[in-house]
Amino acid sequence: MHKDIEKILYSEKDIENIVNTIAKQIEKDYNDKDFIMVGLLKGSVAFMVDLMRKVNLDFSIDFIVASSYGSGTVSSGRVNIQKDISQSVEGKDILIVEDIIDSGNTLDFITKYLKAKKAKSVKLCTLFNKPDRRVADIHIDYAGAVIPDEFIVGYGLDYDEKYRNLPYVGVLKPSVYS
Ligand SMILES: O=P(O)(O)OC[C@H]1O[C@H](OP(=O)(O)OP(=O)(O)O)[C@H](O)[C@@H]1O
Ligand code: HPA
Repeated sequence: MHKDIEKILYSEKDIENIVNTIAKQIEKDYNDKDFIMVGLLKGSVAFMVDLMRKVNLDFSIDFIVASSYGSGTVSSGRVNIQKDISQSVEGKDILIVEDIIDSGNTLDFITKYLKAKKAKSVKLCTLFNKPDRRVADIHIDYAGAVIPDEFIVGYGLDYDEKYRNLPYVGVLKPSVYS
């Protein structure tokens, strides 16, 4: 275990099981659809790579790079798109893939943004859901695990751009923040 991690919440195996369950649901719902799976980077990098390989359908992938956290653990409420999707979404079914929904500000902004670009449908898939901190009123279509009000890192999730490469998800020791 990494020296800065206090406890592991989800092991590699736990995450694999969640990804498999979500992939099956997506296969069922998108069976007859020509859709784009859009990963919100950077946090969704690990989840997107694992999920897309488990969904046995024909679809294209794309990415949006967005951020709202800077170096802290509280949403700034301002979402910056640093890299936009590389294709037109007009008339397309979009499945957004996210690592975590916390305040909901990021997904609220991105969903409205894609709908304004005339996407046919926009659904949300997240590995982790932290409902205790929700500010924006958003509907989640596929959610992996509900987590308590703790700041988590690993499997793509960062604190100050670190720990994204950990294969598990855990919480940091309090000393890391001071
Ligand atoms: O529901 P919210 O409060 O908006 O939080 C969720 C967002 O915060 C994180 O991204 P961040 O802005 O840290 O950028 P990152 O993806 O590069 O880590 C995470 O990856 C989500 O995109
Ligand atoms: O708990 C979290 N961890 C990492 N990034 C995040 N962005 C929103 N919530 C979190």
